[in-house]
Amino acid sequence: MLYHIRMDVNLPPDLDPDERADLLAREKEYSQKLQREGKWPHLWRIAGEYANFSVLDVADHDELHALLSGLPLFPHMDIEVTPLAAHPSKIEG
Ligand SMILES: O=C(O)CC1=CCC(=O)O1
Repeated sequence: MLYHIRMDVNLPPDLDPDERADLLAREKEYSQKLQREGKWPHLWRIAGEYANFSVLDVADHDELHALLSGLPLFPHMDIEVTPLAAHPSKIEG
């Protein structure tokens, strides 16, 4: 199943710089593992915002929830999920 996700990152301004760097490094490692596994086929920066649009390809809502709640930045993000269904006008390819 495909899901369109918007993630807005809200890191505390007073976060310790080492803690911030560690969080971001772990987030990158986590998301790149899922990208390599084909579960995170799109990851786009929203221009001008500390936010991204992503498309995740997972089995069901439960896997989606597990994946999202495992994000190192999860406690610092607002996440909006839109489930995607097939469009009848879409051509193959
Ligand atoms: O910077 C972001 O948009 C948050 C994020 C999600 C996956 C990743 O590597 O960073």
